[in-house]
Amino acid sequence: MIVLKLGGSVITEKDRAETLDGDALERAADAIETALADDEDEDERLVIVHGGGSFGHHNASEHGVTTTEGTHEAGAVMDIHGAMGTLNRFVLGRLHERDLEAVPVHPLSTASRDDDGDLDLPTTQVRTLLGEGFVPVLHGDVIAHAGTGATIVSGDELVVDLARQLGADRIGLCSTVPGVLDGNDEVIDEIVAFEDAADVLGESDATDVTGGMAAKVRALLELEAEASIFGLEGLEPFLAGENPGTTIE
Ligand SMILES: Nc1ncnc2c1ncn2[C@@H]1O[C@H](COP(=O)(O)OP(=O)(O)OP(=O)(O)O)[C@@H](O)[C@H]1O
Ligand SMILES: C=C(C)CCOP(=O)(O)O
Repeated sequence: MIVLKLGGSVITEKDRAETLDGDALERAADAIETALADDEDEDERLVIVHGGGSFGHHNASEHGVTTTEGTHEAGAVMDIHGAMGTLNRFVLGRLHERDLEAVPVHPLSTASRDDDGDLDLPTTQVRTLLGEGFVPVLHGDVIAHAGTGATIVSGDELVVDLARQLGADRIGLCSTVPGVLDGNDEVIDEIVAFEDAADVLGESDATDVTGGMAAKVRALLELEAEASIFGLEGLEPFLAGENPGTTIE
């Protein structure tokens, strides 16, 4: 089973509000189509999660909503969730054009945080969809948060939680960079401890309320299974079983 995140930074123009990177999304959809077409036994199970990029982070930032700072305004929730829903329809549309049986799972309707901020993400529907041959497509979203109103859940958090609950064999984060970069902009092949890369790990260059690369690495290190962070050129190799970019273990 594979859990794959399509980073918002790769499928959107992250610096321009609500702007899709249509070419990048087409390339990602092509790679996914190829991988599933090569799966002759049709037994590969794939869950896709996408991030926000310029759909969601800008809205969240305007309303002052982060993973810990919440809102009690329905208008803010609708605005952030609406932007993510728009991007989700673009992603689904590109997958449907390739005859992939992709269906949305919206975290706002299923997930929540307790008053410690811990995520509760029900997965029965994801498991059932997978068992029936669908490709569930989740996305970073705004969700109920006990005592805080509603806060952001990042696609990265969803990936980590899904991977743990579903026992994923492979976890891939496709982003706008070819991997985690060192001080000379070279890809770091392997990270086994946060300290290995702490000096070079930063936030996102663009508007991002969920923590950029540092948060990604920290979250992936908590997983038992190994995970890969790679760019668009790494997506097809990753889906074919290779380890492009940076491996986090
Ligand atoms: N050492 C590093 N190596 C690579 N990227 C880094 C590093 N430090 C900070 N970054 C930033 O992290 C960004 C990737 O994180 P970001 O959260 O924007 O990606 P994403 O998950 O693809 O997008 P989104 O969060 O919108 O879904 C890069 O574009 C870069 O700006
Ligand atoms: C609603 C938002 C901002 C989604 C955030 O998801 P991410 O891009 O994976 O961090």
